Amino acid sequence: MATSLRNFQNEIKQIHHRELAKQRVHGAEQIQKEQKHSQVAGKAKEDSLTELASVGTEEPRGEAEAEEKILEILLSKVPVNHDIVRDMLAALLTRNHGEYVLRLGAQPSKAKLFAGESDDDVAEYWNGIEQSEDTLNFLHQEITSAVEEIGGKTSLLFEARGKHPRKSLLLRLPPPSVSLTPEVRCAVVGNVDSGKSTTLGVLTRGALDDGRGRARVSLFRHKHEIETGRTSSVGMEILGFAPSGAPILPETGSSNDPDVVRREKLGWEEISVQAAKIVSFIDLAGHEKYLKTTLYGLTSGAPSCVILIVGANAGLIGMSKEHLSIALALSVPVVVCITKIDMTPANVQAETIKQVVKILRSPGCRKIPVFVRSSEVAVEIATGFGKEKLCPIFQVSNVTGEGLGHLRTFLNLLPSSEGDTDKFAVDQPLEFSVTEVWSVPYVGTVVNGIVNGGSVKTGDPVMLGPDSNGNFQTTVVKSMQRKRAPVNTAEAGQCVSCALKRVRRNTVRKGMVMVSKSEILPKATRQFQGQVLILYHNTTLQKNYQAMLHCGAIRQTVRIIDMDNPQGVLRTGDRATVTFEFISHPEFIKEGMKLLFREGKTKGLGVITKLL
Ligand SMILES: Nc1nc2c(ncn2[C@@H]2O[C@H](COP(=O)(O)OP(=O)(O)OP(=O)(O)O)[C@@H](O)[C@H]2O)c(=O)[nH]1
Repeated sequence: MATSLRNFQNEIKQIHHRELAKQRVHGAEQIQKEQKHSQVAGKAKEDSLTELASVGTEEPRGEAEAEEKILEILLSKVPVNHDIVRDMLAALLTRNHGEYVLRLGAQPSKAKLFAGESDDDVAEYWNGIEQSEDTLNFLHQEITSAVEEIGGKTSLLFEARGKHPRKSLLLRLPPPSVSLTPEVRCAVVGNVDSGKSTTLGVLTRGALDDGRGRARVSLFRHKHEIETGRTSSVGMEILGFAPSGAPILPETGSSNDPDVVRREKLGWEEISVQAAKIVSFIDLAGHEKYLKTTLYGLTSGAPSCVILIVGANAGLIGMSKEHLSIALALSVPVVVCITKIDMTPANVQAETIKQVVKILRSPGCRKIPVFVRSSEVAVEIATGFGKEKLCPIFQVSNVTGEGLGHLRTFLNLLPSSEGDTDKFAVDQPLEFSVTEVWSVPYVGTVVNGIVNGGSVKTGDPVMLGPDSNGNFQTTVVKSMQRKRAPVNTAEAGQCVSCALKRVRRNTVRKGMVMVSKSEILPKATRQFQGQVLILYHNTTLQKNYQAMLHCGAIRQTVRIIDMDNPQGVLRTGDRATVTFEFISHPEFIKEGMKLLFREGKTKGLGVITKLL
C-alpha cells in the first residue's frame, strides 16, 4: 500500500505538472491575444495584462546588486583563485525572495550536522573556507555596512567559536511595499489538547503560557471555544519578522524569553507594515467532530507547510495520525513540534519521541526525522525546506519557553509561498479562489482567498462564479487588503481579501473563483474524471457512492457515476479512473488539480484528469 501510494503520488505530481505547463502555454497565448487586441483597438493606457506578464521578472529590492556586493566583499578577503572561490561563495549564499542566508567559515557536512554530532567529531566539511574568528568578525562588519548601504539589515543567526569558527548571517532587504512582503503559510494540526492554540498564542503574542490555557484565550473566536477550551473553527494568526530578523510581537507583558523584541500593542495592519516577512498560521481544530473544517483549512489555505503539534505526554494519538496522513497525501511538507516538555517525565517523553520517529520513518511516510537542537540545524533545515525528505522535530515548552527560539529561527527562514512557482504561476491570467465571504458595513461584500495564478489590481474588472446555474457575474475589485493592510496589487501565491462592487453577499459562496474578464468565458463543470487511489474503505465502494470532495477551496458532496474497474467495485488500495458528479451545483475546476474525498473513515486521493 505504501509503495503504491508513493507511486501514485509521483504520478499525480507528473499529471499536475503536465497540466500546469499546458495551462501556462495557454495563459501566455491568452495574454498575447489580449495584448494584440488592445493594440489594435489603439488603447494607449497601461494594460493590466502587460504588467501581469512582467510581474515577477523585475527585481524591486535591488537583489542582484546586493548579491554582487556581498560576493565582492567576500572575494576581496579570500586570497585564492577567484573563479573557484566565487562559485563556492555563491553556494554559501542562499537567496530567497529578498533575503539571504550567508554562511561564513567552513561548514560541517549536513549529514553530520543533522545527526547531531559534536563540533569536534565533525570531520567532513562542505563548501567553505576555514577562516579565523577575527576574519569572520571583520567580514561580518563589512557585509553589515554594505547591506545597510542598500537599505537592508543583517542579523546573526548562529555563531560557533573554537576550533572551527563559523557564522550564519541573515541579510534582509525590506520589501518596497506591503504588497510585496513575502508570506509563508503554515497549517497547524494535531490532536485535541496537544497545545496547538497555545503554541500559536505564545509564538504570535510573545507572553508565555501558564499551563492552564492562558496563552490560547486571545485566539478563540467563539464564546463556546473560550468555555470549552476547544478550537472549532479555522483561525488565522500572523507572526511578522522585522528586517532585523526579530519577531514583531503585538502585546506588552513580561516574557522570560530573551529572543523577543517587545513592541507596544500592534494590530495586524501595523505588523504587516513593519514586517519584512510574514508567517501566517492557519489554526485548525483537533477534535474529530471538526475534521471537515480542518480538512477544508488544509486544502483551501494552500499551506507551504503543516506543523503537526504533538503533546509530549500523550504522543501521536487520535486525530493527529489522521492529520499526518492527510498532509502526506496532499504532499505538503511536515514539521513536528513536540510540546509540554516541561511537565512530561523523561521516560514518557522518550517514548513519544520513539513513536514519532518510528511513524515518520515508516514506509507510509518515508521521512528522515531531524531533531532541531541548535540554531545551526534550524538554519540549515529551513533554507532547503520542502525540497528534501527531511522532517524537522522541535521540542518546546510553552510554559518555560524552551526550544521556542529554534522554532522562531526556522519560521523566520522558511521559503515564502510566492516563491513556489510550481504551485503558483504569475505568468497566467488571474485565478483567485474564494475561501471566506463577509458582508462588511459600508463596504459591501468582501471575499478572502488565494491568488492561485496571475495577479490582480484594484479597479480590475473580474468575473465571479460559478453560481448554481454555472454562470459568472461581472464585478470590479473596489479595494484590497493583505493581512488587513490596504494594497493595490496582489500576485500569485498571496492571500488577500477583495471588496467587490455590486455583489450581494448571498450570491457568493466559498469555493467560487474570480477570474480576469476576457472574451473566453470561464466554464463551470458538473461531471469530471479523476484518477483515484482508495486509501481506506472498510468494504467495497460502488457506483452511486457519495462522499465529501475537497479540491482546493471547493468542498461539495460528489457521487460516483462511473468507474473503469472491471468488477465495478473499489477496495482499499485500488486505483481506478472514476467519473464524479457534483451533487448540488457545478464548480470551477481544472485538470491537474488534486482532490481528496472522504466519508466517515473512507478516504481517497486523486487528481482531476478530464472535465466532462
Ligand atoms: N505545561 C504545559 N502546558 C501546555 C503546553 N502547551 C500547552 N499546554 C496546555 O495544554 C492545554 C491544551 O492546549 P490547547 O492549546 O488548548 O490545545 P489545542 O491543541 O489547541 O486543543 P484544541 O483547540 O481543542 O484542538 C492548555 O491548558 C495549555 O495551557 C506546554 O508546553 N507546557
